[in-house]
Amino acid sequence: MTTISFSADKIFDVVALGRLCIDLNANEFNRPMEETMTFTKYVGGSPANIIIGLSRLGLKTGFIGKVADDQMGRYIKSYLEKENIDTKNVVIDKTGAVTGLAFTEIKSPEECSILMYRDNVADLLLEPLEVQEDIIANAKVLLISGTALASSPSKEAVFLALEYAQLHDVKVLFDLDYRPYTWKNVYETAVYYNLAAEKSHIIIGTREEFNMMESILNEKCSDEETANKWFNHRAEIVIIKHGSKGSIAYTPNGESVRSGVFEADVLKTFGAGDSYASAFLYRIMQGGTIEDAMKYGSASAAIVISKHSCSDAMPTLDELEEKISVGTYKQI
Ligand SMILES: Nc1ncnc2c1ncn2[C@@H]1O[C@H](COP(=O)(O)OP(=O)(O)O)[C@@H](O)[C@H]1O
Ligand SMILES: O=C(O)C[C@@H](O)[C@H](O)C(=O)COP(=O)(O)O
Repeated sequence: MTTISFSADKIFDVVALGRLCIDLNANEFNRPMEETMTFTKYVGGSPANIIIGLSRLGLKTGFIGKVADDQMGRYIKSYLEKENIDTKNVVIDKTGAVTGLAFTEIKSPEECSILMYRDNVADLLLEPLEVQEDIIANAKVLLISGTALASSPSKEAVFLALEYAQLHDVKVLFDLDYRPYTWKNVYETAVYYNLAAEKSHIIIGTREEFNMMESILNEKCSDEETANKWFNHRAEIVIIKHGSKGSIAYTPNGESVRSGVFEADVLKTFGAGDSYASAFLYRIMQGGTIEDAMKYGSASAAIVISKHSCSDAMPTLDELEEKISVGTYKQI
């Protein structure tokens, strides 16, 4: 029964670094974007969604990022504050950069896509010197997302944050969060992803995301082979997600745990990964076993995919535990 240990006596449980954006989710379902006329605005961006989920579950959280100096940037910052997330390291851009937008298309519960507007976005302008070492030093976990590696100076800011994490005994969770349109080519992407994964303790991604990381050496790895590569570095848990077929977690001692999924009344599929990551991390930080934490992650995902938003739909602990006790969990 594997558990994972975290430093005690830190001010923050989890600090996330990366993009803070706006989701514009289609109000009209089961139709293509061309025919969608209205959208509802939410705070979005994978690390933002995950940290909101963690804060709702009661953890002490903070964010390291950069927002546009406009109405959208102010909306994002005040939403984080309302959710009890520390924003003292959320920097306001002064170059005229804009807020990234993600329009979502809900063609059917199984057929969802995202149309992203990410030219000159503020989140990718976070400078290394803007990352406050003391925030990371005072956290048990640093959460990073792959999209922040897509360009400079944000990429260097992530790697400096990883150095601070190593220096101050902070565990790193790397959510791969691969968004192809943010990147120039797969070689650049895979090189930086692999460098960040070497410095991470918990790595979570879909099979497709790991395939991207392996593609430059023409590797075709099984889930187990994929996971084993990272145990030569710092990894203590590697999770490979398979959508509605659940996920598999691996540990360095050769243990593997396959999770089931909770039955869900699916409205849209996006948000599954972010809610899964937040509830998984919450439970593992409470001393739960991997199996237990995967159940929490799966339950949170089932809740969020049945609702309209990602961030705003993140469950409280009561809602999550209710789902775990009354929901139907299908072992796969
Ligand atoms: N259709 C579904 N029904 C129930 N649970 C789901 C469904 N799709 C995804 N999930 C849950 O969400 C988790 C993450 O989903 P996945 O699609 O693999 O991630 P991502 O959103 O990052 O692509 C899965 O491991 C599973 O627990
Ligand atoms: O990450 C984004 O910028 C968009 C998200 O806010 C979004 O809604 C989404 O795609 C969630 O991703 P997932 O949890 O990996 O499905």
